[in-house]
Amino acid sequence: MSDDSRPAPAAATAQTAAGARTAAVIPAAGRGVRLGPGAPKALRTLGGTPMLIHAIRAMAASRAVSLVVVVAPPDGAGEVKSLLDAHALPERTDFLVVPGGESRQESVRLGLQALPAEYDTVLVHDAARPLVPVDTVDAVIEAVRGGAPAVVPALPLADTVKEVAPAGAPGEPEPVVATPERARLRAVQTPQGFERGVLVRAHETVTENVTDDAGMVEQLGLTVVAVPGHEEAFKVTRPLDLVLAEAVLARRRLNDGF
Ligand SMILES: Nc1ccn([C@@H]2O[C@H](COP(=O)(O)OP(=O)(O)OP(=O)(O)O)[C@@H](O)[C@H]2O)c(=O)n1
Ligand SMILES: C[C@](O)(CO)[C@H](O)COP(=O)(O)O
Repeated sequence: MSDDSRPAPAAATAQTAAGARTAAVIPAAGRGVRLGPGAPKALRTLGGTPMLIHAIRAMAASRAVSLVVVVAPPDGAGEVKSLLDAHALPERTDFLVVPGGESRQESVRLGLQALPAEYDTVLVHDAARPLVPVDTVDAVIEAVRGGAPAVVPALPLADTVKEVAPAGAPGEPEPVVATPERARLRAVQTPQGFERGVLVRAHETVTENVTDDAGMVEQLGLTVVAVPGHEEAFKVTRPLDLVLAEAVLARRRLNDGF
């Protein structure tokens, strides 16, 4: 049975509060340099299906998400639209495709600009995190609906982290300058969830490059809260991540009887 003849993912538990509408913006315009040569990362396949389609299905699996905005590679919006047409996606979800920019930050901003006015809660989710479970998506949405302006899914770290100073010369060892207390550190994932107005303000205000959207909200002086992330929400960044993602997907298919 081909992947695309399977039904859309099971319905999620988050209930849509009266009048509240949630959209997910998926930045998918990156090249995937760290993954190695090939097609743009979001278009590379996992279990025979483009990573982007997995990520879209993961967002649309939440019953609270009624719109997904895909931010395509700058010259690839047509290809992404064709991809969406060619794959089974939930009918209750609307989709928009817009061209992205030079950085993740710019791509997210372009996605936000395309959002219709009625959406008051926004998720931002990397196309490169194709396997995030729906319970994680719903936990983020519920925390935003519960009053948090910005929410990140996050996990404790397994490794001890060191802060280093630059090496004296290329190839020389880097001096370690600090060991932050590991119990207080978290590895942050996506989807990150926001009150729409807060995220828009962050993108209008912060000009330097920041690696995640919640970091921009922190710069506004607003509180960001963390909810439990999930180990299967890892980001496909390097070749080994792709091996792990294929293994997770194969195990899911075995468990689901496909
Ligand atoms: N100009 C960019 C750069 C990144 N992204 C998206 O941001 C997410 C997280 O970025 P990352 O994993 O770093 O992807 P790449 O930038 O593609 O990876 P690399 O740095 O290895 O090239 C990905 O879904 C990626 O497509 C984007 O929309 N626009
Ligand atoms: C947003 C993010 O996935 C949170 O961990 C991460 O910061 C993206 O970083 P990247 O270097 O652009 O992959």
